[in-house]
Amino acid sequence: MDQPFIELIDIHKSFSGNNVLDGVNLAIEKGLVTCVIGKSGCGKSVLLKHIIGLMQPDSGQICVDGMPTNQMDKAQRHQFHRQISYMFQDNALFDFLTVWENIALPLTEKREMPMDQIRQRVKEKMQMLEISNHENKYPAQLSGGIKKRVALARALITEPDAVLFDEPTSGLDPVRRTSVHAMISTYQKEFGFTAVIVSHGIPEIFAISQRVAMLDQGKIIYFGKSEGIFQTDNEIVKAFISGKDA
Ligand SMILES: Nc1ncnc2c1ncn2[C@@H]1O[C@H](COP(=O)(O)OP(=O)(O)OP(=O)(O)O)[C@@H](O)[C@H]1O
Repeated sequence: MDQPFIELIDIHKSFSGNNVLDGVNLAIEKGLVTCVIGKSGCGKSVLLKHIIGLMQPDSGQICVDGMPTNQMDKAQRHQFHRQISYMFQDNALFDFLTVWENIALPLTEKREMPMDQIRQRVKEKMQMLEISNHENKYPAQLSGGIKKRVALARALITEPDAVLFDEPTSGLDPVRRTSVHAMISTYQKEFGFTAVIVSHGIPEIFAISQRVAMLDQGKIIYFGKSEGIFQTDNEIVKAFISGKDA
């Protein structure tokens, strides 16, 4: 394997004696889609929050292109976090902002890009995701599926190298789930960003992922090509993916 883009090495994290991550090792390869599966409450969101820097490990290291984040200076860390976007489980759209304002927010809050360029980028992303006719609406006026597209447009607006998705299809019916997966897959191929997707959508998530990692009892107990997971001998993984122990 080439140098991973993001590597988690022996990550430990506990909350008041609850060992959520208990020696996690995981290599995220550039340009691929890696999905993270595991039982509810096993620590998948905590793992994503470590990658994006919203949480710090008790011990262990996170490396980006081989460089440990705890050895980066402020500017390097800032640069790394600018390369990554995060799409939250609940979309995290601001109710008091319009669709346009929500999508533009990561650019307008930094005040680094001229307004006409921001307008152009937002227009492109809205066209791409077919939400242009919703630009002046507020989140409360949108269906669940459109909200997901707005959240995806916002995650893509900075044209990031990596996008982390925390259950991007939660709360959607099976038809909309498939369409959000297809949308992520289409844009991932088009832009080539590295994707990490936490999902309960088994087995459909495997169709858009090249790698699968399963977290259990604080450790990655399976990591490999998604097509290989059905051949695993690991009884915990087998029971989980067959829905016997979800
Ligand atoms: N900030 C926090 N403080 C204390 N405990 C936390 C915190 N964040 C997460 N936890 C605990 O860590 C554990 C893992 O939570 P996490 O949200 O990562 O699970 P998950 O695998 O994403 O679950 P789900 O699939 O249900 O979304 C839970 O027991 C949760 O209560």
